Amino acid sequence: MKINHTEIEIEQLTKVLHNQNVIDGANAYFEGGRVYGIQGDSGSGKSVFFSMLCGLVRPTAGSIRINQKLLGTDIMQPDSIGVMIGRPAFLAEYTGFQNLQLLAAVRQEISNTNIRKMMDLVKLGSKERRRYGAYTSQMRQRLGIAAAFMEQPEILLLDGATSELDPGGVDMLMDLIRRARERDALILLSDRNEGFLRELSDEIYYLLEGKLSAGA
Ligand SMILES: Nc1ncnc2c1ncn2[C@@H]1O[C@H](COP(=O)(O)OP(=O)(O)OP(=O)(O)O)[C@@H](O)[C@H]1O
Repeated sequence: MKINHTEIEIEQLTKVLHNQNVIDGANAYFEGGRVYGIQGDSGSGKSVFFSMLCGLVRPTAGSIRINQKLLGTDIMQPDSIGVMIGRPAFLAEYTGFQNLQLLAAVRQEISNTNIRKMMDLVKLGSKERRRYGAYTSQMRQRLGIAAAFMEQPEILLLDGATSELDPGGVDMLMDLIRRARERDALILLSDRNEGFLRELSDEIYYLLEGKLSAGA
């Protein structure tokens, strides 16, 4: 699928929760074909920041423009996005494949063959008959990754995507991210695995006391 050059413009983005400026006047410009790493201590607001970018949480003030469209006004969520924030959640009684089929039915952009290819890429192809409820935590994480990447979205938000993965799984994820960057996807990462974050990121941003600043 050909995608246009994607851009996200953030101006004076602020989120107040319980009288605390979790995000405090953040400004940034992100574009397709690049990987951005967001670093910050636990509780610094990375998940809140990502949740605002995908339209799940409304900002208290400021704006997010995705391809010049104002999020929350012109569009309620980005048109083409793959997201991992927190633990994956799927239907326990369905197999991994059936869960992906359900998600794919929303946009009807990818075939069962492509879903199977994605299952193979994340090394779940041989477990096709196992229901999600019987998955290990690593398999759950791999299915979450498959769901985020399968439609080749323009934007990928991956918050803690390496958790539960073994080293082979981390390599697999790195490969998927690099391939997404090659097809001009815009990728935002936050991860406790600092090596992973530094190795992949073209630019690093830091979140400290609500302030977002560009790093080296
Ligand atoms: N729904 C909510 N209601 C109230 N406060 C919240 C809510 N979600 C997050 N917070 C608070 O916002 C702050 C930032 O939380 P957030 O989960 O974004 O941090 P994080 O950087 O993603 O942390 P971690 O690395 O541990 O995942 C924390 O003080 C948290 O308690």
